[in-house]
Amino acid sequence: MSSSLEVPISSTLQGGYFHPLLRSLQAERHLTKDMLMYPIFITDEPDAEVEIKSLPGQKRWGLNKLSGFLAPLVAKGLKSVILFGVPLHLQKDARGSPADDPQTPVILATKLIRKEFPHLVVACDVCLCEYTDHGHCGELRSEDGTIDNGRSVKRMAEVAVAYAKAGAQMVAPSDMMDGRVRAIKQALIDNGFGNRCNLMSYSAKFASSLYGPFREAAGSVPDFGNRKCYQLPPNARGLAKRAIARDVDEGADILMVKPTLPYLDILSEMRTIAPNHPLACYQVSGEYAMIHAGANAGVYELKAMAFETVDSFLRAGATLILTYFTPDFLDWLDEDK
Ligand SMILES: NCc1[nH]cc(CCC(=O)O)c1CC(=O)O
Ligand SMILES: [Zn+2]
Ligand SMILES: [Zn+2]
Repeated sequence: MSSSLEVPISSTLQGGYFHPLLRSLQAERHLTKDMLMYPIFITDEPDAEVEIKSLPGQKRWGLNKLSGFLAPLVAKGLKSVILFGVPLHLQKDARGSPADDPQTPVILATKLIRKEFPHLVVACDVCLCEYTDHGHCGELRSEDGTIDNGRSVKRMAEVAVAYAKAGAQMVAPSDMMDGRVRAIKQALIDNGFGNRCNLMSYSAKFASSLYGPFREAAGSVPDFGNRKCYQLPPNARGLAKRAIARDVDEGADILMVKPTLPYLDILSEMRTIAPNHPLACYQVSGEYAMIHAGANAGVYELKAMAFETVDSFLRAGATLILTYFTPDFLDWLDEDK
């Protein structure tokens, strides 16, 4: 007999999660170490270990410092990295020649990591902006400075194959040129990498204000103009859905949304458009900087906030999370929450 002061059975909710274990069981999925991919900046100054001011705790790494940096992370359970090149000495030009120069930091780093950490998955970001003298993500038409999509796509495929040859098990085009996924996938197959190199597409990459610290870190601020002609407008839900569907059709193995927190609706819709693909999200440089800034201002505790964001990614459907918090999560996941 229930007294009138008791809650009816149909209204009982919080009665079921009074214990930490019972609260934890409310989640469909929890963050695990294998979901984390760590973005790393590699420079062509071999001994570099240079703090990036706007990305607290992150550095540009030279080749000679890489093993010492990665070894403890691998020991803690790091499973994958994505490499970005920061050429300070290689000569940049209009076609982004240093992107696939045999001496480019990303190629040298890929070879080194594959040799020294055979269980680590190495992804290479594929784009030209870090390597062109004009700082745009593709090649430009000499007449008017607009993007030459055809030439850019060919170039992207060349660069992707060079990274696969160096040992990259994943290439991730972030340039946003039309048709690049099909061109890269075909080039990988034609060069014998069809079953040795995965293609993760930055499918829904928005023209965001949150890339600032990355551009400082990578030295990839465009000389003139901006990236609005090839990155998605923030309000373009339909275009984002079409871009995702197109990349599925063109043969992408993994689909990505970037940035993440302001675009969780797109991530969630991606699950509907592509119910059978792994879904990645990139918690970008500005998101990372923002979380640090808020914590420093006393708005919240860093670790709790970082977990709260990642839990939202998991709820929305992410299966792979690119984040600068990866080293922190490797520690935090070993602690009691
Ligand atoms: N194609 C360049 C590229 N690849 C990854 C990022 C952003 C990553 C970050 O902000 O952490 C960018 C920046 C941009 O498009 O300007
Ligand atoms: Zn780019
Ligand atoms: Zn990129």
